[in-house]
Amino acid sequence: MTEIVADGVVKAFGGRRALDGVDLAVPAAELWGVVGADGAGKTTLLRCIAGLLRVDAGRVLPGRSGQERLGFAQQGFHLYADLTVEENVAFIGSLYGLGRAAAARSATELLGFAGLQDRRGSLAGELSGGMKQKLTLVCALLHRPPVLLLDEPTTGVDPLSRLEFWNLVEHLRVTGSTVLLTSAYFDEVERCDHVVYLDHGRVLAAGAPSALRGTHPSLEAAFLEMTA
Ligand SMILES: Nc1ncnc2c1ncn2[C@@H]1O[C@H](COP(=O)(O)OP(=O)(O)OP(=O)(O)O)[C@@H](O)[C@H]1O
Repeated sequence: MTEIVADGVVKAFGGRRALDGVDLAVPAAELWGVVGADGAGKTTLLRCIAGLLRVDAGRVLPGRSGQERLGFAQQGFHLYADLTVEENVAFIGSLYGLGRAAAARSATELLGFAGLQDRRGSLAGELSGGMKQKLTLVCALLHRPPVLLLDEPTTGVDPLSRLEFWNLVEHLRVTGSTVLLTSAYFDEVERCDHVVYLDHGRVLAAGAPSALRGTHPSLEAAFLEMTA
Protein backbone atom coordinates (compact mmCIF):
# COMPACT_ATOMS: atom_id res chain seq x y z
CA MET A 1 0.00 0.00 0.00
CA THR A 2 1.21 3.51 -0.80
CA GLU A 3 0.61 5.99 2.03
CA ILE A 4 2.11 9.23 0.70
CA VAL A 5 1.90 10.37 -2.90
CA ALA A 6 3.00 13.38 -4.92
CA ASP A 7 2.16 12.94 -8.55
CA GLY A 8 3.37 15.63 -10.96
CA VAL A 9 3.02 18.30 -8.29
CA VAL A 10 3.45 21.90 -9.41
CA LYS A 11 3.22 24.82 -6.99
CA ALA A 12 4.14 28.38 -7.88
CA PHE A 13 4.28 31.54 -5.79
CA GLY A 14 3.83 34.71 -7.81
CA GLY A 15 4.73 32.96 -11.07
CA ARG A 16 7.88 31.28 -9.64
CA ARG A 17 7.70 27.52 -9.40
CA ALA A 18 8.68 26.27 -5.94
CA LEU A 19 7.74 22.74 -7.09
CA ASP A 20 8.09 21.89 -10.74
CA GLY A 21 6.59 18.44 -11.35
CA VAL A 22 7.50 16.43 -8.24
CA ASP A 23 6.73 12.70 -8.09
CA LEU A 24 7.13 10.42 -5.11
CA ALA A 25 5.25 7.47 -3.63
CA VAL A 26 6.08 6.27 -0.13
CA PRO A 27 4.99 2.69 0.65
CA ALA A 28 3.50 1.92 4.07
CA ALA A 29 5.99 1.47 6.93
CA GLU A 30 8.92 3.04 5.08
CA LEU A 31 11.06 5.99 6.11
CA TRP A 32 11.83 8.42 3.30
CA GLY A 33 13.96 11.54 3.42
CA VAL A 34 13.78 14.58 1.18
CA VAL A 35 17.06 16.46 1.13
CA GLY A 36 17.95 19.71 -0.57
CA ALA A 37 19.43 23.16 -0.09
CA ASP A 38 17.55 26.08 1.46
CA GLY A 39 14.76 27.06 -0.90
CA ALA A 40 14.76 23.74 -2.80
CA GLY A 41 11.04 23.34 -2.06
CA LYS A 42 11.06 20.87 0.85
CA THR A 43 8.62 22.73 3.09
CA THR A 44 6.34 23.54 0.17
CA LEU A 45 6.24 19.85 -0.77
CA LEU A 46 5.24 18.74 2.74
CA ARG A 47 2.63 21.50 3.03
CA CYS A 48 1.13 20.42 -0.30
CA ILE A 49 1.08 16.75 0.78
CA ALA A 50 -0.59 17.75 4.06
CA GLY A 51 -3.26 19.67 2.14
CA LEU A 52 -2.26 23.01 3.70
CA LEU A 53 -1.38 24.41 0.27
CA ARG A 54 -3.43 23.84 -2.85
CA VAL A 55 -1.36 22.42 -5.71
CA ASP A 56 -1.45 24.17 -9.10
CA ALA A 57 -1.19 20.85 -10.94
CA GLY A 58 -0.84 17.20 -10.01
CA ARG A 59 -2.21 15.15 -7.14
CA VAL A 60 -1.27 14.50 -3.51
CA LEU A 61 -2.08 11.99 -0.80
CA PRO A 62 -3.10 12.12 2.04
CA GLY A 63 -4.13 15.75 1.27
CA ARG A 64 -6.95 17.47 3.13
CA SER A 65 -9.27 14.48 3.17
CA GLY A 66 -6.75 12.23 4.93
CA GLN A 67 -5.84 14.55 7.78
CA GLU A 68 -6.91 12.30 10.64
CA ARG A 69 -4.35 9.71 9.46
CA LEU A 70 -1.64 12.34 9.36
CA GLY A 71 0.75 13.86 11.88
CA PHE A 72 2.60 16.94 10.63
CA ALA A 73 5.50 18.40 12.63
CA GLN A 74 6.01 21.73 10.93
CA GLN A 75 9.28 23.59 10.83
CA GLY A 76 9.77 26.12 13.60
CA PHE A 77 7.87 26.41 16.85
CA HIS A 78 4.09 26.46 16.46
CA LEU A 79 3.09 25.63 20.02
CA TYR A 80 2.05 27.96 22.83
CA ALA A 81 5.10 29.50 24.49
CA ASP A 82 3.17 30.65 27.57
CA LEU A 83 1.59 27.26 28.24
CA THR A 84 3.48 24.47 29.96
CA VAL A 85 4.59 21.33 28.15
CA GLU A 86 1.70 19.45 29.75
CA GLU A 87 -0.85 22.16 28.87
CA ASN A 88 0.32 22.22 25.23
CA VAL A 89 -0.03 18.47 24.98
CA ALA A 90 -3.50 18.53 26.59
CA PHE A 91 -4.61 21.32 24.26
CA ILE A 92 -3.39 19.57 21.11
CA GLY A 93 -5.00 16.35 22.35
CA SER A 94 -8.34 18.15 22.68
CA LEU A 95 -7.99 19.54 19.13
CA TYR A 96 -7.63 15.99 17.88
CA GLY A 97 -10.71 15.01 19.87
CA LEU A 98 -8.79 12.67 22.16
CA GLY A 99 -10.49 11.98 25.48
CA ARG A 100 -8.62 13.09 28.61
CA ALA A 101 -7.56 9.58 29.59
CA ALA A 102 -6.38 8.64 26.09
CA ALA A 103 -4.49 11.94 25.73
CA ALA A 104 -2.83 11.52 29.13
CA ARG A 105 -1.77 7.93 28.35
CA SER A 106 -0.34 8.91 24.98
CA ALA A 107 1.37 11.97 26.46
CA THR A 108 3.01 10.05 29.30
CA GLU A 109 4.48 7.48 26.92
CA LEU A 110 5.66 10.00 24.31
CA LEU A 111 7.06 12.55 26.77
CA GLY A 112 8.96 9.71 28.44
CA PHE A 113 10.31 8.54 25.14
CA ALA A 114 11.32 12.08 24.19
CA GLY A 115 13.03 12.60 27.57
CA LEU A 116 10.67 15.44 28.46
CA GLN A 117 8.88 13.91 31.44
CA ASP A 118 10.84 16.06 33.89
CA ARG A 119 9.85 19.19 31.97
CA ARG A 120 6.08 18.67 32.01
CA GLY A 121 5.62 21.78 34.16
CA SER A 122 8.03 24.01 32.21
CA LEU A 123 6.75 26.75 29.96
CA ALA A 124 7.19 25.61 26.36
CA GLY A 125 8.78 28.96 25.47
CA GLU A 126 11.54 28.32 28.01
CA LEU A 127 12.63 24.96 26.57
CA SER A 128 15.86 24.64 24.60
CA GLY A 129 15.63 24.51 20.79
CA GLY A 130 16.06 20.73 20.75
CA MET A 131 13.42 20.22 23.44
CA LYS A 132 11.00 22.41 21.49
CA GLN A 133 11.56 20.23 18.42
CA LYS A 134 10.89 17.12 20.48
CA LEU A 135 7.73 18.65 21.95
CA THR A 136 6.57 19.50 18.43
CA LEU A 137 7.12 15.87 17.48
CA VAL A 138 5.29 14.61 20.58
CA CYS A 139 2.29 16.79 19.69
CA ALA A 140 2.29 15.52 16.09
CA LEU A 141 2.33 11.92 17.36
CA LEU A 142 -0.29 12.33 20.06
CA HIS A 143 -3.22 10.93 18.07
CA ARG A 144 -1.02 8.03 16.88
CA PRO A 145 -1.23 8.82 13.17
CA PRO A 146 0.01 6.06 10.85
CA VAL A 147 1.50 8.65 8.48
CA LEU A 148 3.99 11.30 9.57
CA LEU A 149 5.43 14.36 7.85
CA LEU A 150 8.39 15.91 9.67
CA ASP A 151 9.79 19.15 8.31
CA GLU A 152 13.49 19.60 9.15
CA PRO A 153 12.99 18.04 12.57
CA THR A 154 16.67 18.16 13.53
CA THR A 155 17.58 21.66 12.38
CA GLY A 156 19.14 23.50 15.30
CA VAL A 157 19.20 20.40 17.48
CA ASP A 158 22.34 19.40 19.40
CA PRO A 159 24.07 16.11 18.49
CA LEU A 160 22.76 14.18 21.50
CA SER A 161 19.17 15.29 20.95
CA ARG A 162 19.60 14.46 17.29
CA LEU A 163 20.60 10.94 18.24
CA GLU A 164 17.57 10.65 20.52
CA PHE A 165 15.38 11.96 17.74
CA TRP A 166 16.67 9.30 15.34
CA ASN A 167 16.03 6.61 17.96
CA LEU A 168 12.46 7.84 18.16
CA VAL A 169 12.09 7.80 14.36
CA GLU A 170 13.58 4.30 14.29
CA HIS A 171 11.01 3.24 16.89
CA LEU A 172 8.24 4.70 14.71
CA ARG A 173 9.53 2.83 11.71
CA VAL A 174 9.67 -0.56 13.41
CA THR A 175 6.19 -0.05 14.83
CA GLY A 176 4.82 0.43 11.31
CA SER A 177 4.57 4.21 10.82
CA THR A 178 5.14 5.67 7.39
CA VAL A 179 7.46 8.67 7.65
CA LEU A 180 8.46 11.36 5.17
CA LEU A 181 10.94 13.84 6.61
CA THR A 182 13.02 16.66 5.20
CA SER A 183 16.56 17.57 6.03
CA ALA A 184 19.28 19.91 4.88
CA TYR A 185 21.90 17.36 6.03
CA PHE A 186 23.03 14.75 3.52
CA ASP A 187 24.65 12.51 6.14
CA GLU A 188 21.41 12.34 8.09
CA VAL A 189 19.18 11.04 5.30
CA GLU A 190 21.56 8.11 4.74
CA ARG A 191 19.55 6.53 7.58
CA CYS A 192 16.37 6.55 5.47
CA ASP A 193 15.11 3.66 3.32
CA HIS A 194 14.85 5.97 0.35
CA VAL A 195 16.22 9.44 -0.36
CA VAL A 196 14.77 12.08 -2.69
CA TYR A 197 17.15 14.86 -3.71
CA LEU A 198 15.21 18.04 -4.44
CA ASP A 199 16.86 20.89 -6.30
CA HIS A 200 15.03 24.04 -7.43
CA GLY A 201 11.69 22.26 -7.10
CA ARG A 202 12.67 19.19 -9.11
CA VAL A 203 13.67 15.67 -8.13
CA LEU A 204 17.27 15.34 -9.30
CA ALA A 205 17.77 11.84 -7.94
CA ALA A 206 15.90 9.30 -5.84
CA GLY A 207 16.63 5.85 -4.53
CA ALA A 208 18.12 3.81 -1.71
CA PRO A 209 21.10 5.60 -0.14
CA SER A 210 23.54 2.83 -1.15
CA ALA A 211 22.38 2.97 -4.79
CA LEU A 212 22.61 6.78 -4.87
CA ARG A 213 26.04 6.77 -3.24
CA GLY A 214 27.39 4.36 -5.86
CA THR A 215 31.15 4.51 -5.76
CA HIS A 216 31.24 7.88 -3.98
CA PRO A 217 32.43 8.03 -0.38
CA SER A 218 29.18 9.70 0.73
CA LEU A 219 25.76 10.81 -0.47
CA GLU A 220 26.94 14.38 -0.21
CA ALA A 221 29.80 13.69 -2.64
CA ALA A 222 27.43 11.94 -5.07
CA PHE A 223 24.91 14.81 -4.98
CA LEU A 224 27.55 17.50 -5.27
CA GLU A 225 28.81 15.84 -8.42
CA MET A 226 25.27 15.81 -9.86
CA THR A 227 24.86 19.55 -9.35
CA ALA A 228 28.42 20.53 -10.32
N1 LIG B 1 4.28 31.56 1.04
C1 LIG B 1 5.23 31.81 0.11
N2 LIG B 1 5.16 32.90 -0.66
C2 LIG B 1 6.09 33.16 -1.62
N3 LIG B 1 7.14 32.35 -1.88
C3 LIG B 1 7.25 31.24 -1.15
C4 LIG B 1 6.31 30.92 -0.11
N4 LIG B 1 6.69 29.74 0.45
C5 LIG B 1 7.82 29.36 -0.19
N5 LIG B 1 8.15 30.27 -1.15
C6 LIG B 1 9.32 30.16 -2.07
O1 LIG B 1 9.32 28.85 -2.60
C7 LIG B 1 10.66 28.36 -2.69
C8 LIG B 1 10.80 27.07 -1.89
O2 LIG B 1 10.66 27.37 -0.51
P1 LIG B 1 10.59 26.23 0.60
O3 LIG B 1 10.37 26.91 1.92
O4 LIG B 1 9.64 25.19 0.20
O5 LIG B 1 12.07 25.63 0.53
P2 LIG B 1 12.84 24.70 1.57
O6 LIG B 1 13.57 23.70 0.76
O7 LIG B 1 11.89 24.20 2.60
O8 LIG B 1 13.88 25.70 2.22
P3 LIG B 1 14.36 25.85 3.76
O9 LIG B 1 15.24 24.69 4.02
O10 LIG B 1 15.08 27.16 3.73
O11 LIG B 1 13.12 25.86 4.61
C9 LIG B 1 11.56 29.48 -2.19
O12 LIG B 1 12.03 30.20 -3.31
C10 LIG B 1 10.63 30.33 -1.35
O13 LIG B 1 11.04 31.67 -1.35
